[in-house]
Order: sequence, then C-alpha cells, then structure tokens
Amino acid sequence: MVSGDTEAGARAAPVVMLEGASKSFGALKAMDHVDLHVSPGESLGLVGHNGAGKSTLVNLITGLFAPSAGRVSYPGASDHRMAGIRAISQEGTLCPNLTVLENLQVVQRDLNGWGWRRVAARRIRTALDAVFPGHRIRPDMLVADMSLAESQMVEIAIGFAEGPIPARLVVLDEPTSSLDAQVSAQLLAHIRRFCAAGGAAIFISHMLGEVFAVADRIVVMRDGRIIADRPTSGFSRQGLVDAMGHVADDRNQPGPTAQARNLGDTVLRTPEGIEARRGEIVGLAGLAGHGQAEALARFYLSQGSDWRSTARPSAVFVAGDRRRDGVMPVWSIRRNLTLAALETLTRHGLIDRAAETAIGTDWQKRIGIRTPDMGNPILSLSGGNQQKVLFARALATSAPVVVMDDPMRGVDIGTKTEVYDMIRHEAAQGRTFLWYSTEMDEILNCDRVFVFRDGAISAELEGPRITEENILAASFEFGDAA
Ligand SMILES: Nc1ncnc2c1ncn2[C@@H]1O[C@H](COP(=O)(O)OP(=O)(O)OP(=O)(O)O)[C@@H](O)[C@H]1O
Repeated sequence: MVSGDTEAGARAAPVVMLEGASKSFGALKAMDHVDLHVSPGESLGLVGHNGAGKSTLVNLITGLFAPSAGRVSYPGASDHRMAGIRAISQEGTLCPNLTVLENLQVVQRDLNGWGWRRVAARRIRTALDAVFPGHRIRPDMLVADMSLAESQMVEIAIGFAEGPIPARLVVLDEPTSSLDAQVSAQLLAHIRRFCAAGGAAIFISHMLGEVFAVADRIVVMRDGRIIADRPTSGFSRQGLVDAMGHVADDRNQPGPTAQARNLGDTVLRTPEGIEARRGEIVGLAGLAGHGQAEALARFYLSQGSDWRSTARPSAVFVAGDRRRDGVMPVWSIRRNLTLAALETLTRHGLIDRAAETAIGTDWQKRIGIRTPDMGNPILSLSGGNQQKVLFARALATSAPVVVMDDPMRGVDIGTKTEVYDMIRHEAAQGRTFLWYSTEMDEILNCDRVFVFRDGAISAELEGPRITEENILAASFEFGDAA
C-alpha cells in the first residue's frame, strides 16, 4: 500500500486520495473505511466479487457520491474534473439519440460556438485511432445505430480524448465486457502506453487475465473493504481468487464442461443456418458486431415469445445490454426476476404473491443475489447482481430454448462457475441454449459453434473441431473453414 505519509516527496503527488472513506445506503455499508492513493504512472487493477463495492468506490472518486464518512481529495485540484479524472462506466452513459460528436460535446464543455464539430471530430478520431487502430466508427454515427461493442469503444475513446482538461486518471469499469479479444488487447496496450507516459488508470474487471496483463498494482475489495493492495507481482492467480473470497476449487475452470452426450432432434433452425438440437449448447462466435446479436434477436422475435403472455413461452432471452433490453428499472428485484415466469404464477388471472416470493427467495439463494431484500428496487443492485437476476428470470421459466446475448457481462468468476454448471445441468434435462459470447473460453466449451463474419455464418464447428485456431481463422477474412 502507498504510505500514508504524503510528505515523502519521492513520488509525484497522488491524483486522488481516499482517507477512511465510507459510503452507506441506508443500513447497507457499500464501502467501509477505504484508504487509497493513486499516483501518476500507476496502473491499478481493482477486483472483487459482485457487490464488493468497486463501482461505489469509483462513484466516490468521480464525485457522483459524497462519502458518508472520511475524505476524498484531489491534491492540487478543486474537484475530480479539474484533477483530470475521467470515468468510463460499466453501464454506458452515451445518449443513444445523439451522434458520437454530440456525445463528446456533452462532456467537453469547451466544444461550442462556430467550428466546434471540426474540433470535436479531430479529438474523437485521434482518440479512436490511438486506442482502436483499424476501427470503423465515424464521428457522425448515431449511437442508437451502433452495436454495443462500438458504443463501448466510443465511450472509452472519449475517456482518453484530448479535452479542455487533459486526462490524468482514467477509471475503466468492466471496459472489455462487450469487446472481442482483438479489440480488448488493443485497449490493454493503450492503457499501458498511457500509464508509461505518466497517466494513471484504474482498471476494474472480473477477467483476471486482463488485470494481470494491464495492472502493476492490484487492489482487492471484499464486502466494502480493501483487503489487499500490493504490486501485481505479489499475487498468483489462485491467490487473487482466494482473496476475493470465492470458493477456490478445481471447478474454477472457465466455461461449462462439454460432455459427449446423445443429443435429441433438431429443435430450431434459423434463416442464417443456425441449427440446434434438443439439449445442445450452441455458441455463436466471431468478432463482435458481425451479426450474431441480430441473428439471436431475429430468432427470438420469430418465436413470438412475449413475457406479458401467460402462454408457455417457447424461448426466453437473456439480454447482454441489460439497460436497454433487460432490466425494468421501476420494478423490484423480485418482480424483475419472476416476470418471465408469470405463466406459473398466475391463478385465476391474479399473480400468486406467495409463489412469487418463493421463486424470488429460491433464486436469490441459488444464484447468490446480494441484497438484504428482494423487494428493493432493481437499480439498488450492483451491475453483476442485476445480470444474475436476468439469468434467473430466464432459467425460472419452463421455456425449452434459452437465447443468451453475451450474458456473463460483469458477472464475477465465482458466480460464472455456478452459472456454467446450471447451464450444463439444464441442457442435460433437455433445454437448448443459443449463446452468443465474446469470451473464447465460453465458446470453446459449447457443443457446437457457428462462427459469424460480415453478417453470415463462415464456419460451423463441432466436437474436436471447436478450437481457438479454427474459430479465429473463420472470424477473419483469411479463414475458409466452412
Ligand atoms: N443506489 C444504491 N442504493 C442501494 N444500494 C446500493 C446502491 N448502489 C450500490 N448499492 C449496494 O452497494 C453494494 C456495492 O455495490 P457496487 O455496485 O459498488 O458493487 P461492485 O463491486 O461494483 O459490483 P459488480 O462487480 O457487480 O459491479 C451492493 O451491495 C449494492 O447492492
């Protein structure tokens, strides 16, 4: 840990200092006596289970919340903005009905008057080219027309863009969650360059491999406290998993384990050529934005499934973009969880409250939703816990087909392992999963994989042919493994 003795002088002054900072929401202590300094040149990895307090810490650093106790300060600057602190949020903050340029204007206050578009276009292009060389994003694109990955890339580029106050500390909360491996690697390389040039970064992720690749210091949070803060070289992967408080056993392998099984008849066929049999876990792979999400959405909509209908749905959907397609913000956690299972909860046209509560409590335990009360608003949950609710919503139905659009975004590794087991178990009972993932490990463990390129299927792989090499070859133009 950086010494509390700020007179040391050998290092540059920290960009931000938290001293005994706490934050409570009612009776819940989301952050408890946190001490943390971040100095120029440092690349800090911040890890912890879902609900550990990472986003709360970021919200204190970026001035969104005031601490309930303790202090947050910015040596040499009056506030986080003047200190050059930029945050890239997990949930995405871009306005969908504005263009990329207009979104930059929202956060950069000097962009006004005649010619602002030219200045803005130069800033955003320079940032995009620096972070994501080869990207295909234009400054006049409407955010609503972009894929989730593209809008995440824009959000990141805005974080690093030149502006009235230069970026000195960039905080990235789960920045790679909808980026594919290639684009994620570009970002990690950029963060390292930024810190080598004297910038500082806080990188929050459940992808521990990325944390090890980018951070020179790792801070572990657990139940609102910092329980470890050391140079990266002082952690092993298993040590880190243990520190986070996950059950560390040999089940911590990535992805559901593929098993040789007798699969049933074909239960679905899409116009693109995706086929799935009963009990099969089918992965959709390829670089992000090559038509996978659209294929899923088309299939799902063609089923005529509707969560408002009390008929038995034939397919349920687990959204990746939870803010747009998943979470009903005005409803409780419990109602968000049970809304797709209304067919089992309705008696004589009325919702059976006792049954609803029982399902809520059952899934809270099974999937570990961290909340004191399932009747609380869904937005009081941490991002990863909201995602768990969307999972539970789908699995709590009796739908034979589960369509998942990169559903593990923001879910911690302990929970992932449990969800993988659940998916395997459900598949063994005859459920079919159609799963788009940006994580190679998840794809490698599917029973069958369709690789997408430029909106069409470029390869179908099964069994031993599901390898990283085959998937990458089919993802890029040089691949022809059809
Ligand atoms: N606005 C709020 N109202 C009530 N409780 C909240 C609110 N925001 C966060 N919390 C609670 O504070 C705790 C810490 O949440 P936080 O979002 O900081 O976790 P996190 O470590 O970022 O989790 P994740 O990995 O899932 O993003 C959680 O128990 C959460 O439910």
